[in-house]
Amino acid sequence: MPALFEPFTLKDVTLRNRIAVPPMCQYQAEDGFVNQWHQANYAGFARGGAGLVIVEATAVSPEGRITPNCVGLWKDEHIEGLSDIAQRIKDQGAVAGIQLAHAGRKASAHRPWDGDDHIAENDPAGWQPIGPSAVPFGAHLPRTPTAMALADIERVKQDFVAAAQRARKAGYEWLELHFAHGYLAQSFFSRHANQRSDQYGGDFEGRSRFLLETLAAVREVWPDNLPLTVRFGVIEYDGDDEQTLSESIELIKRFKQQGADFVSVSVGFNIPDASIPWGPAFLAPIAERVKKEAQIPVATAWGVDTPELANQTVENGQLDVVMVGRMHLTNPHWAYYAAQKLGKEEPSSVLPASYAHWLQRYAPSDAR
Ligand SMILES: Cc1cc2c(cc1C)N(C[C@H](O)[C@H](O)[C@H](O)COP(=O)(O)O)c1[nH]c(=O)[nH]c(=O)c1N2
Ligand SMILES: CC(=O)[C@H]1CCCN(Cc2ccccc2)C1
Repeated sequence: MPALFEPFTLKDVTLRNRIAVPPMCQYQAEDGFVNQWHQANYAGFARGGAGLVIVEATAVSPEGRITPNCVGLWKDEHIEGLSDIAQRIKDQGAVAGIQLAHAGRKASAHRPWDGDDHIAENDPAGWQPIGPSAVPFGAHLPRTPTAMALADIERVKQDFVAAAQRARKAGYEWLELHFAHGYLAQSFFSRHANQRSDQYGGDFEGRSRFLLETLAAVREVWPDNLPLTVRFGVIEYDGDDEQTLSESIELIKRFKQQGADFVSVSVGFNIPDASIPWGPAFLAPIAERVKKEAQIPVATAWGVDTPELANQTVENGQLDVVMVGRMHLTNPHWAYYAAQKLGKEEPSSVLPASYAHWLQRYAPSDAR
C-alpha cells in the first residue's frame, strides 16, 4: 500500500488517506453566505477521494474578510449553508475541515482576478482594515491599518471563539486557525507588521501573545476529541530566516502546549518583496524540521504536485498529511489519479460506486 494511502488518525478522527485539499478561497460568497458554487466545489473535491477537505478561509467577522466575497461564520445564519457543505464532504467519505480567518491589514481587497489590490478608501464596497500597528503591507495592499486597541484584540479573540462554536454546530470535525500568510494573527508575530510597545508586541513573548491567547480560547470551546490545528507561516524569506524559523518552532512548541494537535506549515507572506525559493515541495524539509523539533504532526503544501513526490514526503517521514492545492483545481479527482500512478490496488475504489463500477467493469484501458 503506498504510504500516501495509509489512513491517519488524530484524536477521534481518521483520514482515509494522507491527501488533503487545503483551504482555497473561491471569492463567491455574498455577505459571507455560501451558495451553489461552494456546494459543487467542495462536493467535487470530496468525491475525488481526498482524505481531508478543508473549507476556505472563513472570516470570523465582516472586517476579517479579505474581499467582500469571502465566506463568513460571524453570524448563526451562516451555519446552515456551511453545514450542508460539511455533510456533502462527509457523505463522500472525507473528513470535513474548515479554516477560521481574519485578514487583518490585508482586508478590504478586490478579488485576485479583479486586481488583488486594496479597494479605494472612498469606495463603499470596502472597509477600514485593522492590524497590530499602523503599518501597511505595501505594494498592492498599501492601506495603513488602524492599530488595534486592547478592546479590539479582545473582540477579535471572541470572534474566533464564536466562529469555532458555529463551526462545530455546522458539523466540522477538523478546525484550522489561519495563523499564516500575513493575515492578522501572522502579522502579530511579525517584526515587520507588529511595532507595538504594549504586551502584544515587542519581544517574542509579546509578538506571540495574540496567537497563543486566541488558540487557548478556541481550545476551550472546541471538543477535545477533535483536531484543533493551526496553519502557520514559519519563514519569511526576508534574509532573517534562521532567526524566524527558530522562533517559529519555539512558538509551535507552545501551540502544542496550548492544545494544538497539528500544524500546517506555510510561509509568513508579511512582506511584498520576499525571495521565496518556489519549487516542488520546497517547504517539506522545513516541515520535517518542525515535526522533529516540536514533536507535532505536520502537513505542508506548495508544489507537492505529483503522486510520486507526495508519496515520498510521507514515506520518508517528512509529512504526516500532504496539502495538494492547485492540482485539485486541475482535477478534483486527483486522489484517484494518484492511486493509479502509485499502483494502489483497485484505484477506482477511491471513487464512489457510481463512478468506480464503470472504471473497473470493462477491459482496463490505460487512458482511464
Ligand atoms: C485559489 C486559491 C485560494 C487559496 C489558496 C491558494 C489558491 C490557489 N491558498 C493557499 C493554498 O492553500 C496552498 O497553500 C497553495 O496553493 C500552495 O499549494 P499548491 O502548490 O497549490 O498545492 C489558501 N491558503 C489558506 O491558508 N487559506 C485559503 O483560503 C487559501 N486560498
Ligand atoms: C487566504 C489565503 O491564505 C490565500 C489567498 C490566495 C493567495 N494565497 C497565497 C498564494 C500565493 C501564491 C500561490 C498560491 C497561493 C493565500
